Parts: sequence; structure tokens; C-alpha cells
Amino acid sequence: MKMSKTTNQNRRPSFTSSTESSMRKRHGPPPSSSSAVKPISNTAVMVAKKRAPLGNITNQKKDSRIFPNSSSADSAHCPNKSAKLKLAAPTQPVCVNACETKSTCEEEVVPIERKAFSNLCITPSSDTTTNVMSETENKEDKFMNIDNKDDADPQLCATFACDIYNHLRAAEAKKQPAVDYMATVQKDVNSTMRGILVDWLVEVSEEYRLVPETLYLTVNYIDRYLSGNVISRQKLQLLGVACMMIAAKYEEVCAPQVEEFCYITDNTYLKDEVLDMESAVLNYLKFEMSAPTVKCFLRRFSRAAQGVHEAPCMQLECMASYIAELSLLEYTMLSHSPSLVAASAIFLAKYTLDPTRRPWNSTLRHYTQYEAMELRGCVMDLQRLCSNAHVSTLPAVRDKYSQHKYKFVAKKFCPSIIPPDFFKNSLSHKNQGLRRRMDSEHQTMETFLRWSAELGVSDSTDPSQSHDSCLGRTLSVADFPLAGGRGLGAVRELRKGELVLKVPRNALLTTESMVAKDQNLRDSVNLHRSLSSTQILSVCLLYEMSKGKCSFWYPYLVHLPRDYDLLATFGEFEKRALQVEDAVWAAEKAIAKSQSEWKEAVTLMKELDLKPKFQSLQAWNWASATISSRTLHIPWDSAGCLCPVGDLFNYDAPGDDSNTSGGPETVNNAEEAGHVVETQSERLTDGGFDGEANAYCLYARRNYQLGEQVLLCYGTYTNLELLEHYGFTLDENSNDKVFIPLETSLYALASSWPKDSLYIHQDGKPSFALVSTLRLWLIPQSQRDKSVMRLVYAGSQISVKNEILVMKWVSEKCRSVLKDLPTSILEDRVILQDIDKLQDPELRLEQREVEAFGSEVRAFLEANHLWDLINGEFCGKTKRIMSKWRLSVQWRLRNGTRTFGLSVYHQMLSVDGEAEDFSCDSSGGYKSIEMYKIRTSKYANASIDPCFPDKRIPGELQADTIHFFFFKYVSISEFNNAVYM
Ligand SMILES: C[S@@+](CC[C@H](N)C(=O)[O-])C[C@H]1O[C@@H](n2cnc3c(N)ncnc32)[C@H](O)[C@@H]1O
Repeated sequence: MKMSKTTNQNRRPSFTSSTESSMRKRHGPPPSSSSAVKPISNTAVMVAKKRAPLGNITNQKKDSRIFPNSSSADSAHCPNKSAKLKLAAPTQPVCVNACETKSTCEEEVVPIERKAFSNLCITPSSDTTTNVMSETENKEDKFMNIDNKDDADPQLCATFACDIYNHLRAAEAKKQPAVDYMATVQKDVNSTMRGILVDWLVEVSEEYRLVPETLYLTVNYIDRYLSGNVISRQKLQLLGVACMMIAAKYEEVCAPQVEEFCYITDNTYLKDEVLDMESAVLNYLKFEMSAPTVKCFLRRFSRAAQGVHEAPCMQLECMASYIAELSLLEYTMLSHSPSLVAASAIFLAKYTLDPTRRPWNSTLRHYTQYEAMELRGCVMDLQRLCSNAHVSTLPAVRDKYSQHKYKFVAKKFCPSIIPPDFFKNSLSHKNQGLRRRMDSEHQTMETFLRWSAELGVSDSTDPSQSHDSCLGRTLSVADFPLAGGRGLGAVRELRKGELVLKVPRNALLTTESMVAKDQNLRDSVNLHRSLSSTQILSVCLLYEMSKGKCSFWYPYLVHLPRDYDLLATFGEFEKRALQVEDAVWAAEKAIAKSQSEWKEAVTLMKELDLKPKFQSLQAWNWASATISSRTLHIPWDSAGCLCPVGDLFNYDAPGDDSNTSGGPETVNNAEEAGHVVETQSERLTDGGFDGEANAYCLYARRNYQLGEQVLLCYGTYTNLELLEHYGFTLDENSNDKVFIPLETSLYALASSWPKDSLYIHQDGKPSFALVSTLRLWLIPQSQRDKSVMRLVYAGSQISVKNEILVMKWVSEKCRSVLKDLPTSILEDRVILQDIDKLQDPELRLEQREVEAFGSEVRAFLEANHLWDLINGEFCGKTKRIMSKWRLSVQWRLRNGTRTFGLSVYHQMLSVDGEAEDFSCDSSGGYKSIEMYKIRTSKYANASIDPCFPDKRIPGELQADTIHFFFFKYVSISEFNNAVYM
């Protein structure tokens, strides 16, 4: 993880620039003032009243009865309102706090002592510092009995809770509306109108301060009525108020009168009409007015989510209520039962408030009777609603929960990804082994963080705050399955440039610090100064490892990965699977280098009397990989240092302007302009050794939301380099380069540019040096005079003919490279899927799936004698080989896709370019092709571009636009059809 040699002082100013605008870009504008706290006043009431809820949809005339054009005179209405509002204060929940009786809850119950309240959201407490273990899988996941019979609160109905809850679960199916009534019953109304109605009712219930149960029951009555009665759009609002009136009579201590329901519709309906509708609803529902709504379940599940805390966690309750109320707006949510929506709302609320923790646990599983897996579909639907809430045209729920009294939960960021692992039922007896392992990892992590704190490692700038963990005020260890695995998450919002971690020099593992603690090591190392500093650090690391618990750094060392996926650790199969000559060669070189360095260092290891297992090549590979992937740069040793806690940051590639802060990230642009080649010192960094502080200081490279992973830029790397030094690749890596083999004479001609400047960019475009060299190479030698050379070095085209030759040549070259590779892009995708299937221990492969495996998968199974083990448990070694093989396929797929990109790009441009009359300009590169006409109908028909809704490409497009167009919006198969057919 080599950090830049750039000093902290050089880097810091770049972090101080304001990040407001970039945050806006990423997260949209801040909430408008309209979503801020709204005063409850008569004026506010009138705001609710005056809305014409279905107007947009029904195209009603302004004077239509259902959507009256309200006037300011209305505000004089309802003289008793304020008195009534006071009377109608929310009632306490009645029977919904169902709890379970002892008979059904006895298994596994752990006696609970009442604890002090602790908030569930991430707070800078030491509780939140060790999130590397999921909640369900660590020792804290003890089942908690939430039905304490001695509970003083009779409303909790502890004795009958279980029976009540079971009854509600059984009853919910009976009181459910049809899930498809819009399609099968209704003719004039649709789900959008229903949404508008519910949105308005949310506002009404807020203005009249009705209890939440009233709102939920209202919506239940509406849906049940609509399930069997066709209604016109003009009557939809009437149905809404009639249902709310019934629900209010059922739930409220002091329900609003019928006149008030007429008034709230701006007297659109007469009193008799409302009463008639009330009677129709009651008759249709056969006076069965109680129904288990989401709210019924939510109350109990929310209690289960909080365990046995004295005081409720308001933030969790508000968040879950917000999510559940959003579900009311959405007709399609009717397909989920209320208990499922309630459980899923709790799941998502917990996850939103603390994305670093597994939201589901044994207590929730027990009381909701849902496994995490069963919630998945519903949680995803709710997450979609939350993510879209800020752009929704139905703002009432969002506005309501943007208020202080609801803890502003609607303003909380809803993470877009939920780790699939969180839906796994990991407490089954099958996973006991895993759980034990995670328990122990959890404990050692706690020990490690405590040990680090004692050494002065801290994520707090306030030295007076002494804690028994070095984290918790700024960062927390967490698992990010899709972005590097174990890493560090933000436990609060972080500002760009903020110091997030400080690791004092005495905590760093360096050759110097290790030899300082061991005379024997120092003496031996001094005799082997011919070894490189990295070799010496490797030996010191192995030596330290061999000490086991006696090592000063033992708490740190136990957390190092046991194995790595760096190129040097690849076996023959994985190496060959890279397919591309350059990559295979890089792997061979890395393997050979590791071997030769090991051989050179063996003598020193022998002298140190290391146990044979620490002297082996395997141990050496481990030590070298540890150093390659985890060291940070320090000024006094080129091998770098191992930085406890600091090496838990995962990687973020430089290159995104909104993330970075000017300066070195312009490397690509510089290259484009011909000023090629970055140096190590130009690489981006987010920290460095600060001599004054005598500590390694790490800074936030951008703003972070609570719960987001905090990343570090280790430097600028292509995917092959990432694989070589760190053992992973990125799908979106703006620094990736693809090298296609070129003719020797071409390399000779390009001698003024370094060889590695002739490449294809991540977006499929050729590099400046490659285009320029080709332009020159493709004209006869006799014509390469001074004026031509000047044009070439200025980045300009030489002639139309020459330019087309360049395009054709590149296109052909790329296609022939792709053709020569053993597998196609499509096949690679299938191989990746097959590897995933093989790696999934929960998936049982059908015979026909196994038979359909392609030759590479078969060869792998053959080479590793795995045929008999399919659907069985692979051993650790096999799993490791498989993950390396997967990396190879992933790398070559990404590489091939870029080559394909270039091939297609040129193919397309040259086909049309040939027929066109275009003039060269001096802007250089392919920008000069901006006047190409895309007029062939085959391209126009192939277009599927949201930017051009009429599905036609406009007559003239800039080259960049064409490029963008083809790679972002047209799939490879569509493009194949368009271009090659
Ligand atoms: C300095 S360590 C980071 C912490 C590491 N994840 C851990 O658990 O200790 C670097 C290693 O993390 C993993 N890693 C870091 N960033 C990654 C990313 N963006 N994608 C995938 N893996 C990543 C790679 O295995 C890499 O070698």
C-alpha cells in the first residue's frame, strides 16, 4: 500500500478547499426550505385542505367538485379547531404491544437485567468500535426476552402478548385487500391516484394530529373497499375521508366530526355524501373494522429491535415509522403482508442508522418469526422507496419525517447497497463453526484496538479523550463485502481533509523498530546488508511472527490476512488463465522474483534459527505479499512500514475530480498533452508521516456520510498493477491501461515516447502517444518531413486518408487480438458465473448445469481433482486457488472489454468517416472528428439512448458523444448487431 513520497505539508493544502459543490453534485441539492419544519397552525391546516390531491392525474377542471379551487376565505372556517386539536392528542397504543407468554418463549431465553438506554445509531461509544463482526454472529447476539412479566406497564400486556401476536399474524391474511384490484376491479382510478390520495391523507392526519393507527386503518379500509367496488375518480377522495372518519372513530379518543371531514375537502362533498359513503364502506366491510396493520407489528418489532432498554430509541422508531409510512403510498406494496413490511422496515431502519452492523439478530428473528432471507424482497422494495423519496412527487411522508419531532429521519442518507450477507441466516447450527471463528476474531479485534489505543493510536484529535479503543469517535472497523472486505467506516459525517487517524511512530512496524527490540535480530540483519530493504523487512516480519504471543506486535500480527491473491502467489493454472501475454509475463516475473529473493534471504533466516515453516517459500510469499499490499511509505526506509489500524483502509482510485483535490490527479490530462509519465512522487496520497507530530497521519480524502466506507488512495495503478501489488482489480478504474502488441518498427518509431505510453484507456480510447505514432507510422517514410512531424507532435491529424488508415488499422488490430484470445467476452462472463456457482456453498448445482460447464471450468476441475467434490465442501486450499483463478478471468474480461471498446470505436468512426467530407482542425486527437455525420440508418436504429428519447441519433455528433453513446447505452450484442450485421 505504498503511499506517496509527497510530504504531508505538500498535500495538505489541497484538502482544504471547499467541498460543498462536489457534495451537491453527488447528493443533489440540499432539501428546500419547504421540507423544513412546518408550524402547525390554521394556515398549515389550510395548506393541507387546499391541495387538489388528484388534480394532476384526473385533469379535472379547476371548479370540479372533488378538486375545489380553494380560496383564502376558507381559512376562517372551523372555529373549534384549536380546541379540538388539543383534545385529539395521540392515544397510547392499545393491544398492539403483543408480547409472548412463557410457554412459547422458553427456549434459549437468557435472563436479562434491565440496562441503561443506549442508542442504536452509531455513536462514538466503544460499543460501536468493533463492528467487524456482525451483530448476529457475535457473542452479543443473545436472545432477549422482551416480555418481562414483572413489567410495570400494563399496556404492554406481557402475559397475553404472545397470544395476541399470534392472533394478529393469523388474522392479517384475512383482512388484506386484493393485491391486483387496480387491474382486475378498477376502471377509472389507478395506483398513481391512490398514491396522491394517501399522500393527502397523511397530511390530513398530521394536521388533525390523528394517531398513526388511524392512518394505517384508513388505508386498509380504502384498499379493502376498492378490492370489491368500482369507484370513479371523482369519488376517490370521498372514499378517503369516509374511511378516515371510520378509522378515527375506531382509534381516536376524540375523533373529528363529519363536518370537519367535509371541511378538509374544501366542502367538496356534502355531509350526507360523506355519511352515505361511510355507511357503504361499513356495510361492505361487514363492520369488521379491526385489522392488523403494519403499525400493529411495528410497535412490537421495534421493541424487539431495541432489546430491553429502559427508554425507547426514538431514532429507530422514527426511522422505521417513516419507512413503513412510505410503503402506504405504494400500491405494489400490498403484495407484502403487514407483518413482513413491519419487519422489513425495522431491518432497513437499523441498517440505515448503522450500515456497519448486521441488522437482523436472534431476538428479531424470534419475535418477528421471519428469517433475514425472507425479508429480502420487501427490504429491497422499501429501500427503493426511501432512495426515491427525495424526488418523489408525493412529499407528505417525507416532509412529516423531516421535522425535528421525528428526528429528521427523512433526511438521513439511505445506503444504496445492502450487503447480501446481511440476508443470510447465519445462526443456523450449520454455521456454528463460522460463528465461533467470528466470535474469536471479534475478541481479538477488540484486544487489538485496545492495544493500539495504549500505544497512542487514535481517531480523535482530542487527546483528553481516553478510551479503551483507538476507534469509535471517527472510524469503526466494518465489513464491506463489495469493496475490499474488512475496512474502516465513518461513525459520523466526515469533512474532506479532516484528520481521521493518527498512528504514532512507536506503533509502526519497521525494520528499525523491530531490530530495536531484539539484539539478536539486529546483529544478524547487520551481517546481511546486501539484501534489499524489503527483503530485510520480510525476514523481520517472519521473525516477529515466529515469536507468537511473545511478540510485542502480536495483537496486530494476528489480524494480518492468512493468504493473499497477489500475482506472485499464482499457480500455473491461474497464471495461464490471464491469457494476455503481457499479463502472463508479469505473473511469471513476479513469481520468479519472489523465489529468487527468498533464496537470497534463506541464509539470514537460517542464522536467525527460524522454524522450518517460517523459512519456507510459502511463508516468504506471505511476508512479501503482506509488505507489498499493506506498507505505507516512510521517509527513512524504502521498504515502508506496517501501520497498525492505518492498514485497514481499503483502496480508492485517484481520478475522480469530485473526490480529489487538484494536482496529481491531472496525470491523465498531462499524458494526453504529451507530458507523459507520472512518477511515484506525483501519486495521490491521503496521508503521510508527519515529522512534527512524530506519527503517521491519515486524512479524509473527501466528505463522508455516516456509515460510508472511508477509503485511502494508495497510488495510481492499472488493474494489472493492482493485481500484482494488492491482489484485486477494479471494474471502474480510470487509470487502467490496455496494451495491444504492436509491430517492432512501430515501437522503434515511437522511441520518443516510453513504451508504456502506447495503450488504450479505461474508456476504450487510444492514448495520445499511440494515435500520434500510428499517424506517423502509416504514412510512407518518404513523406515524414518536418511539417508532418510538427503536426504529429502537436496532436493533429495529417490527412483524412491517413486518419482513416489509423482507425482501420487499430480496429483490425484489436479485433485480431480479441480473436486470438481463447475465450470471448461473453464466455468469460459465463465462466465467472460458473465460478460463483462453484464457490457458493449454499447452492446445489443440477446435473445439467455441471454438464454445461465450458472447457476452462472443466479443465480447472480436472486439474484440481474436483469433479467428485462439486456440491460438497471445498478445502481451504482449493477455495484459494479458485479465488485466484476468478481474479484472472475478471482481469482478462475487463481488459478484453476495453480492447473491444477501441475496436468498435474505430470501426464505427471509419465506416462513416470514409464517406464524409470533413476538415481537419488543430484541436488534435479524435476531437477533430467532431463533424462526422452519423447518417446511416443502421446506427440510428440501433440507438437506445435516454439522452435522445426519439431513439434517433441526431445528425451531427461530437466524437466524444458518439463514444459515450456507444459505450454507455448500447450493449455489446446490440452493437454487434448494428455494426457487424
Ligand atoms: C491495506 S489492506 C486493506 C484492509 C484489508 N481489507 C484487510 O482486511 O486487512 C489492502 C488489501 O485490501 C483489499 N482491498 C483494498 N481495497 C480494495 C478494493 N477497492 N477492492 C477489493 N479489495 C480491496 C486487498 O486485498 C488489498 O490487498
